[in-house]
Amino acid sequence: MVLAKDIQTIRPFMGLCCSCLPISKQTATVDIFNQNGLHNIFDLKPFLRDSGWIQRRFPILTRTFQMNHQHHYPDVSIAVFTNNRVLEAIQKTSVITYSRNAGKDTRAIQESIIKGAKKTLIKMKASTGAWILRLTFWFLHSVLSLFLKKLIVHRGQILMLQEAASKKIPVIYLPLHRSHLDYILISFLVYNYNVRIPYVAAGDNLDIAFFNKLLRKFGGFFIRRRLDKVPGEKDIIYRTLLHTYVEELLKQGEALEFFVEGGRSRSGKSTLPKGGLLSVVAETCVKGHIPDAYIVPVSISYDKLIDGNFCREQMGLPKVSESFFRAVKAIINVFISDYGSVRMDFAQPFSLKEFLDVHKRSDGDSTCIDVTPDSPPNMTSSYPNLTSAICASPDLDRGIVENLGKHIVHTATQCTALMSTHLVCFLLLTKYRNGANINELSLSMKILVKEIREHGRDIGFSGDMSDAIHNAVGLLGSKLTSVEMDSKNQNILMVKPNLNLPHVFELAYYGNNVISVFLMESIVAIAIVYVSKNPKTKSSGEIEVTKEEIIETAAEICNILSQEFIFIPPCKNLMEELSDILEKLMISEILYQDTGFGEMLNESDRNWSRNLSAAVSWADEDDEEYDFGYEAPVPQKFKLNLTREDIQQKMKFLLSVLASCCESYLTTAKYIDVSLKTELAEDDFIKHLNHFAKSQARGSKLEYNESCALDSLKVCVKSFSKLGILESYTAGNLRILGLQSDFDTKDKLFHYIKLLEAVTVKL
Ligand SMILES: O=P(O)(O)OC[C@H](O)CO
Repeated sequence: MVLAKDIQTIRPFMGLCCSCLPISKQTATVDIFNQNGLHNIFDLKPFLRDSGWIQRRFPILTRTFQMNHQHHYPDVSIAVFTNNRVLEAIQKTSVITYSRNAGKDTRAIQESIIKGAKKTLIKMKASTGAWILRLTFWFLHSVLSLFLKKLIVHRGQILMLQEAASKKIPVIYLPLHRSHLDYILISFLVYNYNVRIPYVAAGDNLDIAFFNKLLRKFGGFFIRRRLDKVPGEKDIIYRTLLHTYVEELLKQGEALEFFVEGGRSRSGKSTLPKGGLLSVVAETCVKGHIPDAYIVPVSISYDKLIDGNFCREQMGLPKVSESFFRAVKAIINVFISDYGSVRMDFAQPFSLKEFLDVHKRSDGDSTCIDVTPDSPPNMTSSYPNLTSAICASPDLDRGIVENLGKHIVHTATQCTALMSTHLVCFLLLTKYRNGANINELSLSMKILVKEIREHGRDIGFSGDMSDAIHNAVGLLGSKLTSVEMDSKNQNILMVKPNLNLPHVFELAYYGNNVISVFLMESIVAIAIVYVSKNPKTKSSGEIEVTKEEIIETAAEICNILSQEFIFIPPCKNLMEELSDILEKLMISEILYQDTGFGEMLNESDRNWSRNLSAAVSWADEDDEEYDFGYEAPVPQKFKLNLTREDIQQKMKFLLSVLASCCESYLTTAKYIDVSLKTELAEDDFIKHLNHFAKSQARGSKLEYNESCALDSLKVCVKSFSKLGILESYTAGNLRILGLQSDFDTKDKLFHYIKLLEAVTVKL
């Protein structure tokens, strides 16, 4: 491990297993840390060293034929169709259909149901084979290398992946979903390293001419965005087919890939996981159909999104559906634009069995998954929450699957490499909203990179900072940033962000990737400012506070934002983590003890007081009789130290990390207070809220225009429901929303408003 520590100072090794999985963690050997270099997949020179002239003229073709894939990809249709669960579902559906069409021929009904089920399976399943894979690999290599500069992976991570894939158990790839390109990149990459490609669950919105064939040949199978065709009526056959198809693939030892977050992130932040297919995988393991599976969280970082931006949707306009012509148009567009590089990070594979064992022991109060056929349909999400939908094992805890999902998303988020566009947008939105000259920006970027690495996170670019900034600004384009001469110094370039709607949403999309690095510190910083603010003068740092007050407030903020972020892996204790963060912040003297002499404790004072408290500590005394006179220690009081410029800057920075996010919550809270008088459809309420927030932005009444993004506001509404401010219920196909009728709802709302305002306070 000494080696790993040395390397840590150069390039952090991201994605190692959590300490809750000690057996899986052991598989990271020194060899893996030795393989620290990055590899660009498009760089074929290493493979062509011993090749002849003709082979070097056609490098991609040569590489394609060098591959020696011996993997066989089975067709599991017959196993699915003869599975008892599927036969029972057909029988059950026939009975229901017959009871609705009394008098009709039973046999004819059953035959038509069987025919329909076969058609559904054919439409769903992937169809791949050795030769077609080779051809698809050649095609993708040729096309991807035309519009991407580099596709970078970490050799150590690939080594861990190859090791896991060599075992005879399924590998489950779980990437964060950022782009439609995610679907093929993982298969393309693992094929490149001679690893079995996964079967990939794709939404049926991508089942469009030509592209569906390409996806199927590369292991894609299509699942409905909504499991049931008729809302409120469970399509038993479809659910059973999907469940059994996945189960049979796993039984055959096939690799699987799906997106635990559901759709692509619209904000650049990770979203909370859906149980869905994860519960099927977990159940297959719990039931003993497979001995184990390797879980591999994956993160793909794009310099620039290939699918365009989500500005239209963030403005409240409906999503334009995918179609063949739109896809062709997008591809033509791709060839005339620059998309920079892509970095892929694979976290250390961990054993599903180990996770289930460890968490079964520690998670006593989990409840069983509801598999009753009458459980209400999930109306708010366009993604099926399959935990209750297709999983049928009472042996499986809902809590464990939820924890597994959160663990995966947290790990994948923490192993996301940050690209130059992410850092530039983050700095422009947090520190330089009025613009910055290249020198300032380069310096800030250098400091930011150092901090990111100190937090154990890697960056996805190299070289000089000002080159990286030029590259990022070029990729972002003139709609997002403007470059002009600095009015004070005509020799220096100034970069300014476009903060107008809707472009600011795209800037925020890239910038939001950085939030996860500073998230916990930012929460604690907000708590410090809130508790140390004098309500009369409203200025910060005047009140003496205790560590306990800060931690409790920080925990409350985490609760408010619990639908927004996964703060810690579910195996960790939030209070302990917050307290560690506070201790770290205190090392940089953000808080001080007012000695009454207007001085802060210096290092020797602190050592002295530490020694003194250790000397008088009764904790080590053997004699229990002393405990009779024991009095709980009086909590120490601290003040926020804003006299030092560097501390002020640090606090400002930490507050700015979550400022736009908190403004979304603030706007929502104020709108609920003013406008929610009667019950109304949730969709309508969100539409009105988005309209209100946009008008506030246009009237320059918002500090952060990006806070009015539709996606952010939707999460806020969800959060206020969870917090007990709003209540919602389903009526027919509609989700109805209203204010909770409790007597203290308004008081709670005002309390949240005050708390959220802490981030906008002037230091
Ligand atoms: O982000 P969405 O909602 O367009 O869905 C993306 C999924 O990849 C569709 O399968």
